[in-house]
Formats: sequence, structure tokens, C-alpha cells
Amino acid sequence: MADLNKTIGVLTSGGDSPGMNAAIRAVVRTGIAKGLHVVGIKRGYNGLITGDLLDMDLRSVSDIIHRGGTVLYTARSPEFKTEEGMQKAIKVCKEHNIAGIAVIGGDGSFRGASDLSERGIPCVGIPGTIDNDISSSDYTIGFDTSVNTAMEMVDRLRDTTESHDRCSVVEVMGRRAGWIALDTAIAVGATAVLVPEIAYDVEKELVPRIREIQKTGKKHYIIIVAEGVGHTAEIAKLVEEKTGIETRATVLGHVQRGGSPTVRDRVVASQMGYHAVELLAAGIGNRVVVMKDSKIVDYDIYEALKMVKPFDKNLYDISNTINI
Ligand SMILES: Nc1ncnc2c1ncn2[C@@H]1O[C@H](COP(=O)(O)OP(=O)(O)OP(=O)(O)O)[C@@H](O)[C@H]1O
Ligand SMILES: O=P(O)(O)OC[C@H]1O[C@](O)(CO)[C@@H](O)[C@@H]1O
Ligand SMILES: [Mg+2]
Repeated sequence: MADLNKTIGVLTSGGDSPGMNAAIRAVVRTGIAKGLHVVGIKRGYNGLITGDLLDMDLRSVSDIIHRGGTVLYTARSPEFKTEEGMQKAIKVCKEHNIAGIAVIGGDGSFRGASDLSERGIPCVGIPGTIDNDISSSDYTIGFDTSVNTAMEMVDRLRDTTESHDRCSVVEVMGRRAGWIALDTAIAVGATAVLVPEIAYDVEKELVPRIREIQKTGKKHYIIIVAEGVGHTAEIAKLVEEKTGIETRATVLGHVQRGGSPTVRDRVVASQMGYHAVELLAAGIGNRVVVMKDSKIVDYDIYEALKMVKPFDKNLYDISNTINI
């Protein structure tokens, strides 16, 4: 039964990702379809602490499905991690009769969602991060757009790298995870990919690999380095010193977090937003919506946060076998 007196909130938190807007749109429209009142909470948990809320209607999410970023803005809120900040947030929820919140963000945001659920405000997490590093989910909203952007940028770099017989060492995002690096490496045919999950010695492994490949007549090289590995400039310097190949370092940076979301990100965001509201409308909280074996399902947040997503060693091996 529709409950016109029931209010749910939606917020985006942590780093933004393309497709967050599509998820907000799905939450708002599903909520309204179920007869709920929906409020947007601005700048993540900061908006919950300060009461920066806005009423959402069908038209307030028009014209956003194709836009990157988040119309609700996002933030990292150190205050929310304190008991005092948490209590302020709970007070705002009570004042506005908020019976549940869809939290679109990464693992940190889910910890906040779990803390709030524990204190009586049911929250449902939706994985939104370009890093694809939510252990419980095979996929996170924004990843596909991000790797497509990285691929396009490296394709451009390849033109100039090839023309000059050079090596390009390219750093892609992924503070603690190598998923963006791995998919990008496969897609651009990178000679090597360095990720935080797998130890790889530049001097003892990368340099000999390039030397071996040099013997086959190859003259230009792309090396992808995940941000979590770091030292991109030093890696480039070492490669140049040890191989004699002129080498440049490029850090792609935040361009990977912007831009119009791909079909995949828009579709998954819409599915996940819908699923989250089905739970909230039923008064169910402390859940995360995830993709498992191509299906949208939900897990208990505590259980989800404990899960481990093994790195795709098989894809890593494929990259090393065919990208020579
Ligand atoms: N342990 C925690 N307890 C309560 N709240 C937390 C906790 N960790 C993070 N948060 C809240 O969630 C916000 C976002 O967390 P974080 O900066 O880790 O980003 P994220 O959601 O993991 O996204 P991403 O890593 O993709 O940028 C924090 O600023 C804080 O307000
Ligand atoms: O917005 P900031 O603080 O620069 O965050 C950068 C980090 O955010 C992420 O893009 C995840 O959202 C990481 O890959 C990156 O390290
Ligand atoms: Mg995170």
C-alpha cells in the first residue's frame, strides 16, 4: 500500500561517478510511483548534518540521466564519523520524518549507512564509484564510463607514442584497486599493467620484459599503472634509463571521473535505484544493492563489508600473454 506520509531520502557520498544521476533519478521516480515523499540530501552526509534537503518531484530529476557528476553534489564528511555528527544527522532525520535513505557511494559511505541503520534510520547502499572496488558487488556504477574514458585517452597517447618510438607510462585511477588499470590495459593492448593487488618488480620484471619484446621489433610501448601503485614518474625514469627507450609519464587523473555515463552505467544505475526503493518502501534497511552474476540482489551491509572480491588474475594473465 502506498504511504503518502512516508518520506525517504537520497544522497550521494564519497567520490562522484558517472551514473550517480541516473541512480538518483531512479530512486526519486520509483519512490513517487510507490506513493512516497522523496527528499534529496545535498553533499552527502554533510547535508544530513546541516539539514540541507530539498523536496524532489518527477521533474526535479528531468534531463539528468545523461549527465556525469551528481546533481545532489557529494562530499567526504569527517564530522559524520563522530558520534556528535551522527546524532545531528539522526535529529535531522527525525525532524523531517525520514523513514529511510538510499546512499549512493563507496565502501566508506556504506559504513556510514550501516551506522545510521544501527541507530534506527534504515539505509540501503547503492554502489557508486569508478573504482569497482566494492567487494560485495561484481560491478559499481561509473566503472564502465571511466574505463571507456581511460581507453580513449590512451588511444590518443598511443598515436604520439608510436610516432616517436617512445614508451608511455600511464597512471589511471584506483586508489586501492587495479580494476580500472586491468580493463584499460586489455582494451589498449598495454605491454604491462601494474596493480596494487599483484606485486611486480619494475627492474627485475618490467625492464627484462620490454627488452625481450624489443627483440621482436616492437618500438613503442604503453605501460598502465594503477594510482594505488604510485611512483609513476619514477617508473618512467627507470624504464628510460634501463631500456634506452625515450619514456614519458602521463597521469590521467580526474577526467576519468567525469563525462556522460555509458549505456551500462545508466541501465545498472536505474536497476539498482529501483531495487533500493523497493526495500526502503517495505521498511527494510541495512542492506546494499549489488550485482551478482549479472543479477541485481541485496545483502546485509555488515556481511557485504566483510566480503572479499578476488582480483581477476585470469584476466591479468591474459593481458600478459597477448599484449606483447
Ligand atoms: N567508518 C565510517 N563510519 C561512518 N561513516 C563513515 C565511515 N567511513 C566513511 N564514512 C562516511 O562516508 C563518507 C565517504 O567515505 P569515503 O570517503 O571512504 O568514500 P567512499 O564512499 O568509499 O567512496 P570512494 O572511495 O569511491 O570515493 C565519509 O566522508 C564519511 O562521512
Ligand atoms: O576526489 P579525490 O579526493 O581526489 O579522490 C580521488 C580518488 O577517488 C577515486 O576516484 C574513487 O572515487 C579514486 O580512484 C581516487 O583515488
Ligand atoms: Mg572507498
